[in-house]
Amino acid sequence: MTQKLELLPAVDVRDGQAVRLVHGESGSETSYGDPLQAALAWQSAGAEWLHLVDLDAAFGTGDNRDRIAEVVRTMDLKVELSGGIRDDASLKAALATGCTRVNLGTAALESPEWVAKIIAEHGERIAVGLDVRGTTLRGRGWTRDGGDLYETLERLNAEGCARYVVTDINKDGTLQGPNLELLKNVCSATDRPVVASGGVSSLADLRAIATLVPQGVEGAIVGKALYAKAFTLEEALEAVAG
Ligand SMILES: O=C(O)c1ccccc1N[C@@H]1O[C@H](COP(=O)(O)O)[C@@H](O)[C@H]1O
Repeated sequence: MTQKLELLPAVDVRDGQAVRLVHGESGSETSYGDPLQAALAWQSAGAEWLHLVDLDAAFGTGDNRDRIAEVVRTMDLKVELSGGIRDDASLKAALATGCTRVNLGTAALESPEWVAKIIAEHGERIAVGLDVRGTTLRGRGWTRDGGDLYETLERLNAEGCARYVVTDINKDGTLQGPNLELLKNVCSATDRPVVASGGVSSLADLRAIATLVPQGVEGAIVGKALYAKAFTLEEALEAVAG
């Protein structure tokens, strides 16, 4: 039987608030209130996963570590945690929240030896976020180029990276539909599961991503569409139930 597509509602935290950005640009925030309330709402609606991002840590404008740890502690679901996990101290703090896995962005581009080491140590608890514009990776809050997507993917595959979270920055927060070509291309370049991120606007978009499950797409992150009430999480879960 074909796996069903996992859905990961997103809670991105900036300055203590749940926000959504457009193209990941600092200053483009729309605020949606208390992150704990947002996470609890997704849990009540049936979410099995939460994609939780410390945006201040990703941008280097501080952190929301205590708030994030409170969200993970309170939730009774699996959490993929990201933003600012770049060294032993931030990794230790992130893993200690009890999250299911962490998602590394900048570190995978700037600290390849450290990332290879922690992949070997922590296996499934480490995913790498491939945040791309075209085929160029972006780090440091998506403000700096970080090399070629497919070269980096080849290196991470060889190091045993368990999973990739692929974000098309040009689509993120825009409700313009996912980049299915990018997802197919990444799936062709790896045998590891891929989580799709960026652009979901409708139930049809989720069904389109779900057609890529046999090629290796395991999940989809849904952000703006849920907050903008384009559909409910219950409807989304039903749409991908198979
Ligand atoms: O999710 C966003 O909108 C976002 C925008 C700008 C920068 C990062 C963003 N999110 C996620 O943060 C991590 C990267 O953090 P770091 O580079 O490891 O500190 C990654 O999961 C991004 O997708």
